[in-house]
Amino acid sequence: MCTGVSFVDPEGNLYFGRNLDWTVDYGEKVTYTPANYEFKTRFGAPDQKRAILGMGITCEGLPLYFDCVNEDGLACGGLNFPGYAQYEEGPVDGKTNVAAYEFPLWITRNFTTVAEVKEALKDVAIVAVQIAPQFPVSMLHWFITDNKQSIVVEYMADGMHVYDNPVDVMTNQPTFAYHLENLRNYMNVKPEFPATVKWDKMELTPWGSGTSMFGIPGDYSSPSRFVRAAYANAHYPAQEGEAANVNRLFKTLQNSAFILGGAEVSTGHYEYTIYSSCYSTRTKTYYYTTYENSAVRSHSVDEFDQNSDQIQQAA
Ligand SMILES: C[C@H](CCC(=O)NCCS(=O)(=O)O)[C@H]1CC[C@H]2[C@@H]3[C@H](O)C[C@@H]4C[C@H](O)CC[C@]4(C)[C@H]3C[C@H](O)[C@]12C
Repeated sequence: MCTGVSFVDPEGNLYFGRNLDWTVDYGEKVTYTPANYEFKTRFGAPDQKRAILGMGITCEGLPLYFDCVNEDGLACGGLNFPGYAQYEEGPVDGKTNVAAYEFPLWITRNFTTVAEVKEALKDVAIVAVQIAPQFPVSMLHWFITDNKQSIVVEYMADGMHVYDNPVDVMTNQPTFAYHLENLRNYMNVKPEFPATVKWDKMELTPWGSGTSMFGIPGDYSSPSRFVRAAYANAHYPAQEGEAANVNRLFKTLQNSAFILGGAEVSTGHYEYTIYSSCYSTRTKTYYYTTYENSAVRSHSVDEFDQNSDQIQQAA
């Protein structure tokens, strides 16, 4: 599964990242799409030509982003949502039709803020169409964020749902509404050092910190990762500067990451955190680690040719 997280530092810079949890990689790379790239949208949806940096692959001349951020600091990531996601079978008359595979690209090419996205989505239909025979349509929901607010977009049998996301985290199924409601099961959990209590003649003293967190679920299921990510994101103290904020995002993601051996998918293969990412709008840099290499690598937009019209991928 996957976990997405964002927060804003005291200077107003957005940090946005995700774990990509799966059994295989797709050969994804840090991918830059310059503003001048000619985005041939599947159903003629408009393209407002913003430069984008993120993680993805290319197929049929198109960047297919797993997560990405544009030059104005609007971010979008796709997370699995099978069993719930249901897109349109074909383009819908009178709507702006966007193929599911181009959704993160289309959102970040066209808008500057989440507020604009929320308004535009009222007229958008997401269409189930394959980009190529080797790629089935991914059943996803999307986490979209800027430095003011974040939302979750879920397209289901009864239409599009756009939720405000007050915890700035996201995982997988079930619905976002379930995840928010589920947090109320953990209202007792807090960071404070527990006070000594008396049970009749018996005085109970804490044996250390952390016991006020009893009840936080430790497993890798989507609801449990959501709770852990929301708790960490809400309680991590504000940090100053790039390094401490990037570190904060990676620590929060690690807290919801999969290690080999913990959880199998239905085919019997272990699911693991293939990569973790952190985009900083402060320096327009995409940081990432992989399962095999926990050293943080990074690429900033300055490394790419911004005047080109070609997709560029880091080595
Ligand atoms: C597998 C990824 C999601 C990880 C995740 O959430 N796993 C959950 C596991 S579980 O079911 O909940 O157990 C998703 C996120 C983005 C997806 C990719 C992007 O949507 C871009 C293209 C879209 C094409 O339709 C399919 C290939 C693809 C390259 C997708 C492959 C795959 O579905 C990705 C990589």
